[in-house]
Amino acid sequence: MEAVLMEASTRDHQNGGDSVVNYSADIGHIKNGGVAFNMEPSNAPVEIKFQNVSYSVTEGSIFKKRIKKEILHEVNGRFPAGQLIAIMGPSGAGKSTLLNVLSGYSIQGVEGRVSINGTPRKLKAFRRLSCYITQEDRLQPLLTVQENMQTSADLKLPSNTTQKDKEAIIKEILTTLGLNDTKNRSIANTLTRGLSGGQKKRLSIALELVSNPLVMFLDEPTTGLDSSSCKLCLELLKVLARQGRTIICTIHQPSASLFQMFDQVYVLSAGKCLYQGGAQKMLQFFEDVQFRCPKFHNPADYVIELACGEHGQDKIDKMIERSDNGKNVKYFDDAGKFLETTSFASTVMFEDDTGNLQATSKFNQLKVLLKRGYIKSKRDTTLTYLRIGVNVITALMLGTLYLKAGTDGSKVLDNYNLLFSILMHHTFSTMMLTILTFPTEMSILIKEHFNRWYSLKMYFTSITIIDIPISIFSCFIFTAIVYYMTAQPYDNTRFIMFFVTSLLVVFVAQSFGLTIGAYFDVVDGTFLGPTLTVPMMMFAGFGVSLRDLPRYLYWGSYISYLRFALEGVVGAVYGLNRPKIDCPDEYCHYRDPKKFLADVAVKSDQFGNDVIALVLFWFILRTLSFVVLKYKLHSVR
Ligand SMILES: Nc1ncnc2c1ncn2[C@@H]1O[C@H](COP(=O)(O)OP(=O)(O)OP(=O)(O)O)[C@@H](O)[C@H]1O
Repeated sequence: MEAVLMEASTRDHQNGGDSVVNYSADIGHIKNGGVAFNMEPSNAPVEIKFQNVSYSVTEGSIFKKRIKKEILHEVNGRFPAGQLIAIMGPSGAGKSTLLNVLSGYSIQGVEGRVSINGTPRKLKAFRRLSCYITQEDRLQPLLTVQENMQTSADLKLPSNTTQKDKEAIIKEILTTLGLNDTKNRSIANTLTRGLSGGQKKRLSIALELVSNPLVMFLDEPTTGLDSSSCKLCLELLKVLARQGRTIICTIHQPSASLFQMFDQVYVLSAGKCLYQGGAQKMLQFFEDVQFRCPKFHNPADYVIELACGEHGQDKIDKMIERSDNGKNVKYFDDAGKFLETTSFASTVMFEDDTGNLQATSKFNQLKVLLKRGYIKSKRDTTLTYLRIGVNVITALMLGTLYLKAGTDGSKVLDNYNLLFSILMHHTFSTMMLTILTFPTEMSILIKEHFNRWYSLKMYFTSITIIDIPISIFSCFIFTAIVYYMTAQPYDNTRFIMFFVTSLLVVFVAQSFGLTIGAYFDVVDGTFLGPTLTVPMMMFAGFGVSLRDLPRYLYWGSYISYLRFALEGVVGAVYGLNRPKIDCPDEYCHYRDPKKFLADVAVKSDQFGNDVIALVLFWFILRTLSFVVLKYKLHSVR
């Protein structure tokens, strides 16, 4: 890495230390031993220009009047290629908002014009050339650095790239980013050391570098890093910029040494541009507006003080006026030059707005996601091992509590309670696990999906398929233990009916949890999941039998999947013309299963319908969770 950094600084020096870069030398190529990780060589650097860009959101709710709030107010700017650009400003100034608008992450509520090398930005084409690195590192924690990189290469490089080339590209990037020594380390390993904050940040960049983007957007890349990691991170970004990329990052308040590393800064205050131009030219700007930046004072600190209004609103207004809300290009290091250099490039690659966003076929996306899902399942202590453990322990506890209750005519009601407890176990354990774990996965999904790793359909198909074997295994173990410990009728048909019903409950509950987890955060989901399950328990016929349910509430039994599940398991145990049960006492009220079935209003010949109803619930909830997920991905933008 040092060699690369030195190479960059030498080049910088050759350029007189200013920001004019010889693009053609490097664009699209980081070479090592003849291996280039650019699959589609390009000599078209990207200049982003934006004019009169406003961004507004609508605030309020159904109970409150909805009002439009404007966050960016007709800002203008120009981000030339080959430069490391900082969007600065106090908290709440609109830095992330501007980054989101320019990257195409925010699409609703945006007004104004964004152009790429002089032509209006075509979003699909632009997204193919750019990437977005979020502030928090959304990495797959159970995978090693190498596995994360392999997944990225398998998804982001064209399918005809050989494994040998992929390995060379990965090695090249990891070496450049100083991550080669950590390649076999898990991101968050509790036993050995995971990755440090700086390493995670570099890995986030490495994952996106695989497709060699021409534009990189980074939201607060230095947040949470110590000063030397911050410096290393910015040095790396500068190298990438020098190779011809346009690197735009938001930064809160850089130290003087970090501030000097930026080629260009864009200062925002309350959604308006105070200054745009070279980092080195900011002092000249202060002189021009007759502000006195105290001697030995970091200009970055001073400009933030001004932007916060510490020196008065009149100074803010004066700066906005001077910068013409971003239109003034006087303070660019290469004010005249860059306008010519960026009118050069072929615009073809920026115009192709057709076709898929992803680099590989749907089949390949599914294959890679299944492989990644398999590795994760093998290592996941919560979703795999805890889940199996809980099923075994709960089954043993229920088995002990209701030992041999199935063949005891005096314990038919106890046995009925057991059947209901089994359904509750399947419902809550599966649903809650999904509600609690999916929001973490959701944040990774948002990032990877926006960066075009895969389509939502393929992601959804993969998580559906991956969960099936583990659901079958844990449900089978649970059913086998409980069924035989509690001495339910030893009959293959009944056992299969019992198992199939239980498994369908697992699938339905999981889809229900996914629908909630896809929309709500952990807190709301944890509250809503059980709360919405209670009415379904009520309408299942437990506690109040279906026969005694008031007529005006009977509709509820049709929307409760637990009603069909209870009918299924009760039918499996007491249906199929089961003969009278042995009675250890003088009198057993429910010795005759038919009498019991009549009293709980369960029809024993409905198994086929119960299965169809449960499959329908599964299908509907699964479809609903997909729709919610799609909506959520759209609504966050
Ligand atoms: N979806 C939204 N709904 C309502 N207000 C929003 C929304 N998004 C942003 N804002 C508001 O817009 C302003 C700018 O937000 P933004 O996140 O861009 O600021 P920032 O400069 O990046 O701040 P920070 O440095 O603290 O991250 C803030 O006041 C924020 O509350």
